[in-house]
Parts: sequence; C-alpha cells; structure tokens
Amino acid sequence: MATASPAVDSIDSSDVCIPEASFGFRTDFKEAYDLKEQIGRGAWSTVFRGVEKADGHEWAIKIMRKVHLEDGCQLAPAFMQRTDREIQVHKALRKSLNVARLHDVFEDRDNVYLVTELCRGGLLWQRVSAEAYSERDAARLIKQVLQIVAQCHKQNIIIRDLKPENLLFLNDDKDAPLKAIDFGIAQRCEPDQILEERCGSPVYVAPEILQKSYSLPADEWSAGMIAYMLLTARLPWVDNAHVSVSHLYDGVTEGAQPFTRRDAFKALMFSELDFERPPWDIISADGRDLVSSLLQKDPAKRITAKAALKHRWFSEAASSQPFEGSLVQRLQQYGQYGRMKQASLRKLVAEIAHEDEEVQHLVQAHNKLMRQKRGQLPSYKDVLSTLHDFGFDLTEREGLQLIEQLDLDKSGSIDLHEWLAALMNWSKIQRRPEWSRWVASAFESMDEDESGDVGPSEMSRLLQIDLSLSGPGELDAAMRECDANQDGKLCLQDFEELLSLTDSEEDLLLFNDRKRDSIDQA
Ligand SMILES: Nc1ncnc2c1ncn2[C@@H]1O[C@H](COP(=O)(O)OP(=O)(O)OP(=O)(O)O)[C@@H](O)[C@H]1O
Repeated sequence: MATASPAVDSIDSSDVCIPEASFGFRTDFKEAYDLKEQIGRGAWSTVFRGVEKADGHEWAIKIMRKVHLEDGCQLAPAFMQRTDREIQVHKALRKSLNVARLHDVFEDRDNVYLVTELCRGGLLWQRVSAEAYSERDAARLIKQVLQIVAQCHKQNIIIRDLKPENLLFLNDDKDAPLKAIDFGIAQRCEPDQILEERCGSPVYVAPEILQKSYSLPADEWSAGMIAYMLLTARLPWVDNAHVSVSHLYDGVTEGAQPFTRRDAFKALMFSELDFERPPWDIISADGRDLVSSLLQKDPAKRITAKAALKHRWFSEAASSQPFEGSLVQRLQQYGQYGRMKQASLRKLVAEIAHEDEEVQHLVQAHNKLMRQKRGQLPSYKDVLSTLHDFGFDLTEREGLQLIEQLDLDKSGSIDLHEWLAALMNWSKIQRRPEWSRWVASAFESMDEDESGDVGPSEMSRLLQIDLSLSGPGELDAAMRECDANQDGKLCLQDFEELLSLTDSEEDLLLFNDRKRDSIDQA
C-alpha cells in the first residue's frame, strides 16, 4: 500500500534509503531556479511561479510530492506511473503551441519539479463566466480544444481528463491562445484498444467510461461537453438545464441545491441532452450539428476530433491556406518527428532541392532572409521576425520553441537544408515517382563505409552527436526511433519506413495556425 507524503517527513533522514534521483532527472533545481509565489494547487501538486536564474525567464513550477511505499524507500508505482505519463505526453506533443510546454524536469528526495510554460491568462472558465462570448469566440476556443484532442489521438494518446480546469490562457490578451496542462492520467491507447479503468471528472466524463469500456472517442465526448457549455453557459441535460456554469463553479446560489458528483453521473446515464431551449434558438445550425456530433452517446458514431476540425462551422479556417499562412502549423507538425527523422529529412533535402521546382518558393524565402542579413545565414531571431512580418501571433518563447528545432547542427543559424526539411510539403513530394531513388541515394550518402548499413558512428555524424561528450544515451534514443529489428544499425528498409510520412496537408488543421485574421485569432 502507498502512504501519503507526510509519512516521508517522519523518516529520519540520517538512515533513510531514499535516493535523491529515483527517476534519473537533474537534482540541482534549487541552483537553477528561484521559487516565487504559489499560483495553483491540484490534487497531486502545488504550482508556483519560478524564475530561471540563468536568464530571468519566468516559468510555472509544478511540484509533485513523491509518494513512497511503506518501506519508505521505493516510490509508489502509481506515483511513478503518473509522473512518467505526464512527462511522456509532454514529450510527444513537444512543439505543439496548444500545450503549456515542458521546459525541464528535476527531482530531489521529496519532490519532482516540472518546469512548464507560465500561463498568466487564467483558467478557461474564469474568463468565460466573466465575459460575454459570441458564437464565433466560442468556435475559436472549441477549435483549440479539438486540436489538443486530435494531436493526442494522432499519437495514440488518450487524455481521459479533458476539462476546463486543465485549459489556461497564455496571457491576458483578448485573443490569447489556450494551453492544455496536466496530462497525469493520459495514457497510450491504440485505436482499437479498449480500456476499463474508471477515471476522469464528473460532468466531463464520457458515458462509456462509467461503463468501463472505452477508447479514444471518450475525449471527444469531453470536448463536446466543453463546447456545449462554452456556447450555452449551462449544463446540457434536460433535467439540469437550469444549472448554470457559474452555479457549478462558484458554488450554490441562494435557494438552489448543490450539483453533486452523483447528480452528474445520474444525468449522464439517464437524462437526455437538450438542444432546444435557449440559447440554441440563436446558435447556428452548424454549431448545433458539431456539438451534437461530439455528444453522440454511441462512441462508434461520435465524430473524431480530426473530422470535427474540418466541420463547416470552422469552414473559414478549414479552407486551404496559402503556403505562407501555414508556416506555423508546418513547424509544429515537423516538431512531432523525432530527431532521427528530422535529420534524415535534411539529408533527403540535399537529394531533392536542386531537382524539385516546387520548393523554389521556399528557397527564395530563405534567399530573402540571407539578403537581409547581407549574405549571412539567418539566426533564430531573424526567422522569428519573418514569422511576425507574415502576421503570425507568437510570443518570442513560442517562436523560439518552434525555430530552434530546425537548427539540426546547433550552429545558431538556419541553413537552407534545415529550412527546407521543416517546411517542404513532404506528403506531396513522397508521391513523386523519384521518391524511392531519392531515399536510396540519401541512404547511400549516409553509408560512408559502403557496408550496406548505417552504424553508430555514421549515425552520430548525421545527428551531430559528439559521443565523447554525450555518451551513448543520446544515440540509443535516436536509434530506438528507427531501428525496427534492434540490431543497432540502420538498413535501407528501416530508413524507408522512417521516412514514410503519413501526414497529409489536411493534417495541418490539427495545429493552431496563429494567423491573426483567421478563426484561431479572430
Ligand atoms: N503552466 C501553468 N501556468 C499557470 N498556472 C498553472 C500551470 N500549471 C498549473 N497551474 C495552476 O496550478 C493548478 C494545478 O495544476 P495541475 O492541474 O497541473 O495539478 P494536478 O495536481 O495535476 O491537478 P489535478 O487535481 O487536476 O490532478 C492549475 O489548476 C492552475 O491553476
């Protein structure tokens, strides 16, 4: 049985067997950050504002008290699992602008410290109850919630706890982006996998979770509940349509009964959803259609988040973007690829760049950046100011989060091949008849000793990993990405598989475009 954290305090630190680093994270948190005031609290953690000593940047520091087994030495498996899951999901979504980015992780004997992007704009709900929201405003927010779901599902991750309390605004701007926090009960789930563990939060939990037989669509239900409540500011069930969001969140108004967990479960199982009463009379048919498709009781008939993002209600944003309009989406999509895939795409670019006419507009854009720099390669900040000039609404940190990944050789600037690897329309290029030839020729150029395989030293050169500095860990992690038969070498077939990209142009809709004039930033 696991004991709660106070038991840890009672252990005499002179004779304990508690290691400082049970996970292997860095242990010098106090040297690297100053803790400031508390900004939040959850069931598992306390969250503070923190300042990184090296550059003064502010972050949210989520401190999770370690839970040990009764022997006081080993960590409770549930704690390890929760921590591990939260970090894995952050890693999977690492460049997404829809998530409060995980910057660093530390631990000591008592705590794990997650350093994440600081969201200063408050909870989704606080703002929604305080301000009048038009249908269009609601659509802008719902689209971002669906993007979070679609990005997770693309990576076979089920969130299981999608709720307004886990959605924060980045800043106080009227059109501030929403960021998801807290993936503590998310887990891997293959599309045909059925999960049984009951979890989630009353009001937002899907009916099939209560029946202990669910899969990825449970998240779409929760997104549907958030969408319904954003549009109507009340509960969706016929029997509880009088319960407003402020009643639910700010407590009981005079004379009214509290809405309990039990009430929520009863309504979910037995009550009908209401799409008749106001304000449904003034909400568009498209809005109603989307919300009712998300709140479809049968998960097999429920619309997926990916399909929902193409719904007519978002049609303005769903129309195909000119290339420049999709740059920020492309950078986030590229950020989903592992380091090995990114480095391999860069290698492939060398084969294609001089042959393919369609990449010429990208080459020209890079040339323009070079001209502005009087022939020098553009720095991260130059690329960021180009994105700003194109009208993208990104903070400096968000921009750098996307741009630094392009710099595969860590030179501090972005060369043409790094630029092209991230921004080319790979799904289109992959359909070209020359594709296999290009891939084979890129592989040949990596196989420097012509052995037919790419071994560890060739791989470390490709990835610009200095083995004498990093040790084998970094290389092993990259190998795991592509070496299907685990023989420590990359063969042509591994390389072909690594480069077979399943993203289509439509998949760009999964990411926030950050264009000021689109529905994302309307
Ligand atoms: N990145 C952030 N920026 C600003 N505030 C944050 C951030 N992350 C968390 N918080 C604040 O801390 C609170 C608790 O965070 P979080 O939900 O991650 O903790 P938890 O212990 O996992 O909670 P839960 O009870 O939902 O499991 C949030 O509701 C929010 O108010």
